[in-house]
Amino acid sequence: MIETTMATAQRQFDIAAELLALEPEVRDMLREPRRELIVHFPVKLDNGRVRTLTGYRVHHNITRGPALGGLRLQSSATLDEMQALAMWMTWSCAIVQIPYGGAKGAIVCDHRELTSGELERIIRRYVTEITPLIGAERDVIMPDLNTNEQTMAWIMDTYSMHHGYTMPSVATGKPVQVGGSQGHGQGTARGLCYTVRQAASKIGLDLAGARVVMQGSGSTGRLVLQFLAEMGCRVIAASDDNTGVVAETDAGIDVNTLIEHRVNTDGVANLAGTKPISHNELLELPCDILVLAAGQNDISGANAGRIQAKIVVELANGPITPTGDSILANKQIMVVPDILANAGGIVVSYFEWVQGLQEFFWTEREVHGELATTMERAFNEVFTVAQERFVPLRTAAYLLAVDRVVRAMAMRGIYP
Ligand SMILES: NC(=O)c1ccc[n+]([C@@H]2O[C@H](COP(=O)([O-])OP(=O)(O)OC[C@H]3O[C@@H](n4cnc5c(N)ncnc54)[C@H](O)[C@@H]3O)[C@@H](O)[C@H]2O)c1
Repeated sequence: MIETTMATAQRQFDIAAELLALEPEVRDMLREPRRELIVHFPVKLDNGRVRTLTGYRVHHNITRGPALGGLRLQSSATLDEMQALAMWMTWSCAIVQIPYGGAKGAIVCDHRELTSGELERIIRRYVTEITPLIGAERDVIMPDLNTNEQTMAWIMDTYSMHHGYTMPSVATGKPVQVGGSQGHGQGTARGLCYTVRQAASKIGLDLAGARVVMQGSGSTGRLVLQFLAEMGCRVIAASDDNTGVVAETDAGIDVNTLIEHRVNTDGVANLAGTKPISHNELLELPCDILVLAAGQNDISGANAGRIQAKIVVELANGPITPTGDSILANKQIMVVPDILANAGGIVVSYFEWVQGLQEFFWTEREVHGELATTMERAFNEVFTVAQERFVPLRTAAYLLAVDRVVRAMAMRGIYP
């Protein structure tokens, strides 16, 4: 039987709960979302017909502050998946020590079939339907799959129209013209690179000349390549959904040329100075840093034994199976887990929320500086737990996050 996404999230939580020896009633409270709203709403299409769509908004936990979570447009979105994603948001927020709980939302639709006008009406009606749940002090929406800063501007505007005045902090990832933060689009990629820098220092790896293999080369993956190159790393291989390429010489691949080629040709094939390589071969190349920036379950029991990287970093969510994880741990390969590595976007969302509430905006340099401090502190705290408890970073990240939420629950108590 295939496990549902929520069952996977609950299993991960159960492992941490067991190690923390949590009471059964505490586990019961955290295994399920706090609240979930399903809406079915009508929208007028450009051809005059009316279509009824389904949307979800789930809050997993709001003990540490308002919920924060993306809104995605996805025809395969399910409530089960939203529950799991909301739970993972709770843990990510706790790991990076920002005062939020976890949420997630989706509208079930294929955005490619919709005109811009239809999309706008769908977003505005969805926001209207979920208004009882959202707000700067309740639940903050951020971009996710197939949503962007324009979507966030519509969300902010709709919510503000209902209230009669501008309320920027109901959504983050907005355009800077309407209260967005400098550096938001780079938050996830920069945050990940700051964790890589810490990871490298822990194992005595000099980033100058460190060999990087990048699985995937999408919009965030490309930024990661750029920032790692700025830190002195040498990119030796990269891939897209069709193929991989590996540098023909030790000098590696020029990142700007790679990005230009990737964008212009919609792939990495035939990049000058490289030769083709299969997806599996790419993952198994000798290198210092392997960044997983494509899909799920790509490192498993079948290939983990052949991974030769010193550090594996998860930009994608869930790219390593539990069996793959154990094998990498036995090989003493450091894995920087998704809930820590890709939390930079969440952190910059928090910065945008703070700036919006204060109506006081930071420079890009200040945003990057605060992000570096936050991600480095989070990495070091997770690393310390890993050392103290003799567990891999993923387990340590869960222990830290769950413990923080549980302590907050204990301090607040149960109302009434
Ligand atoms: N949780 C977060 O905050 C967060 C933030 C950003 C990205 N991510 C995840 O990280 C991953 C990368 O992000 P992105 O913005 O670059 O995504 P993207 O959608 O822009 O690009 C994904 C890339 O993966 C490639 N790809 C697909 N299957 C592949 C395979 N088998 N082998 C190699 N490449 C393959 C595609 O060609 C594409 O280049 C995605 O899974 C995304 O969901 C998570």
